[in-house]
Amino acid sequence: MSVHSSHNVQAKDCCEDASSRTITAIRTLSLKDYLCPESRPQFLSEMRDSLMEIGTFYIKDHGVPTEVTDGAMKAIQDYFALPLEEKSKMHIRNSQHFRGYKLMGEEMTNNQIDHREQLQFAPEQTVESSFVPTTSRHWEGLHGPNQWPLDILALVPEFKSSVLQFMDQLEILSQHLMEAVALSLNLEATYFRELFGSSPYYRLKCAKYPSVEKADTIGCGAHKDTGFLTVLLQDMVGGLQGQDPVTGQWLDTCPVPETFIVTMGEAIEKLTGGLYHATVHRVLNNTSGQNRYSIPFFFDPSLSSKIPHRIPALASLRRSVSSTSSMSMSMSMPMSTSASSLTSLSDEESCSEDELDHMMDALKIHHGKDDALSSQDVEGWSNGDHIFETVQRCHPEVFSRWYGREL
Ligand SMILES: O=C(O)CCC(=O)C(=O)O
Ligand SMILES: [Fe+2]
Repeated sequence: MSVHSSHNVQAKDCCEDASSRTITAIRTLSLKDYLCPESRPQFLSEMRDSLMEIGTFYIKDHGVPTEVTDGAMKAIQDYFALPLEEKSKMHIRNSQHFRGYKLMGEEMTNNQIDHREQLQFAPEQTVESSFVPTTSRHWEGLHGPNQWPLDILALVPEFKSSVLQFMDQLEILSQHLMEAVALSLNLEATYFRELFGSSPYYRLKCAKYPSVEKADTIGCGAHKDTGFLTVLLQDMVGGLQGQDPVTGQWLDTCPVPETFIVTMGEAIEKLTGGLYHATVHRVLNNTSGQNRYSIPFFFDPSLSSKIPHRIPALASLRRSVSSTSSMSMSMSMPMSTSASSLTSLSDEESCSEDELDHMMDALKIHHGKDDALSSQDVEGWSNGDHIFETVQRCHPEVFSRWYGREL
């Protein structure tokens, strides 16, 4: 038994005024609106509102071809329908790179056993790296091939190509979304691309939630995802819920055809000083009489990246806007040199003064007046270590087999 890598949550943590708002539904945004210069400001404004309110939205017109999403769903349904003996040929414990299958009951979230089977993939690297467990950094062991047992490929011929195509497409979509997240924060479009490096690290988790007779289990316990961005495909069964961080109310993230659900993880929450929420979410037990399938894609920087504790430009923005407004000057953009990168955004991309004020007010709620960056903030943390820590917590059996001292 192991613990789901995402962080468990005991209770909502909030310090905003709950009386002044209600979120009734999770918004739907269109990637087409982002890609069109005329509608981009409206898209960015709605994205910002969604991420400041709850941290989740649906994305439609996302550009991932229907045959690719259908193909991935069908491939994983066919895989999960195989006899246990076949599925176990790609058990996660076979893989030094933490890829493969986990049986029902092998994972828990928030102190409860999750009622699901799952199958994990990550970027395909056909050649084994020269990783040596005793001398290399642990995270270097995350690079490598996925498992593709020939017996399974014989039974599900489209399995490998469907999964690889889906991951390629979701990487493209995620790059667009991270670019939009940067612009919504009044940062350069390339901010995250530079931070992420040339080979972002992602994980694809395919999950099957079998239907249960009695509603006395949970599909997946309440948690926040630990990384940057999650893009999730779900079938039409339902059961996923996100929590309003202010009121604690659970909102159904109902299935909407031809959309993905986009959720921020804890890394974005930390980087933005709490301005954008990492959504607490859970999956209710499935009593629909049919299996539920979902495929979350966790998109993170390359393992060798160093991530600042907070986005330095956001702190500068806050300082410079505070000082301009306190001096009652009417300038459309801050003038400090540390925020100079902000001034090169085009009109469609930069925030209005109202929007900046709104962001600053929210930042003050989370962090008070102390916005000075420590040297640790700037130096940053190792993304590889962070990801390794979460996958190790999630799959201790893989760690002790491949990374223990006694090899
Ligand atoms: O299956 C779902 O809909 C959500 C799964 C999830 O949140 C996770 O695995 O982190
Ligand atoms: Fe999650």
